[in-house]
Amino acid sequence: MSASSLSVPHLATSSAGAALPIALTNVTLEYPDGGGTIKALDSVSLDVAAGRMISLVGTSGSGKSSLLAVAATLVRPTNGQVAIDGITTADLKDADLTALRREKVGIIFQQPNLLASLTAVEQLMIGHHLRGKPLRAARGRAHELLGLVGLGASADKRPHQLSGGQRQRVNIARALMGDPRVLLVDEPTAALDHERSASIVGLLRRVTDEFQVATVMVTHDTEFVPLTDAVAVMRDGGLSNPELPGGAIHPATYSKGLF
Ligand SMILES: Nc1ncnc2c1ncn2[C@@H]1O[C@H](COP(=O)(O)OP(=O)(O)OP(=O)(O)O)[C@@H](O)[C@H]1O
Repeated sequence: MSASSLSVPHLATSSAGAALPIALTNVTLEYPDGGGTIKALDSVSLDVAAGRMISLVGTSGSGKSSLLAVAATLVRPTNGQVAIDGITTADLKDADLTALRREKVGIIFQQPNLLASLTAVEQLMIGHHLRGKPLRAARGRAHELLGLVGLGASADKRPHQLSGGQRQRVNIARALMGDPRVLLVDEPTAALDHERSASIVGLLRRVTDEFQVATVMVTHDTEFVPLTDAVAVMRDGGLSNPELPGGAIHPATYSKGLF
């Protein structure tokens, strides 16, 4: 497959000069496979501006998780460039890459992975605590974010006292604690019923707008795609789109199954 790309630019011209929160350029990722290699990503370019949210869809094995892992700087690409908030990552040492990730990237997996013994507010504060940051400010911020995700009254509850949707809300609030520029979200509704799924995707949309983060959401739930600004369809490690050049499909078209 040849190089493929998707660019989701700013809506407002006033912010057009700012560094892009996330920009992948000609990213290729190969995994060793026996004597040879598997190309999980094949020269993919993707950039998403602040305040924009894209859906990343595609069949199993098409490369969605690989793209998310590379964008999260958890995996270094074999070739190509990943820039977070204008900072190119290829030459960064592991420790600097970790620091950049902590500062700029919020990661939300489908399973919230909350610590059973901690209350909701402590789940948000633990990262600050481990990094030796002052807890007083963190506590205030944690309460604020829990309020924002609709859990103001549940700050002292532990995971077993929360519903699946509420746990996912804690997960989202936790990802926002570091004031990230980028939110990478992997199947956030996989474990939820329809109503809760809708409210979680709606929350991610609101958070994208309010915090002006760039959000990439892997999803199988095409129903919620219209809440996002564009759809990137992955196929065989590339962004494929039979209708438009550049990989973008208008969300409304996608949700009607017209692509
Ligand atoms: N750690 C790995 N080692 C070897 N091959 C891998 C590894 N991770 C993924 N792959 C391969 O890379 C390709 C892309 O996988 P990836 O997990 O990114 O796809 P996906 O679209 O996220 O799939 P799913 O929807 O099933 O999660 C697949 O062929 C997969 O088998």
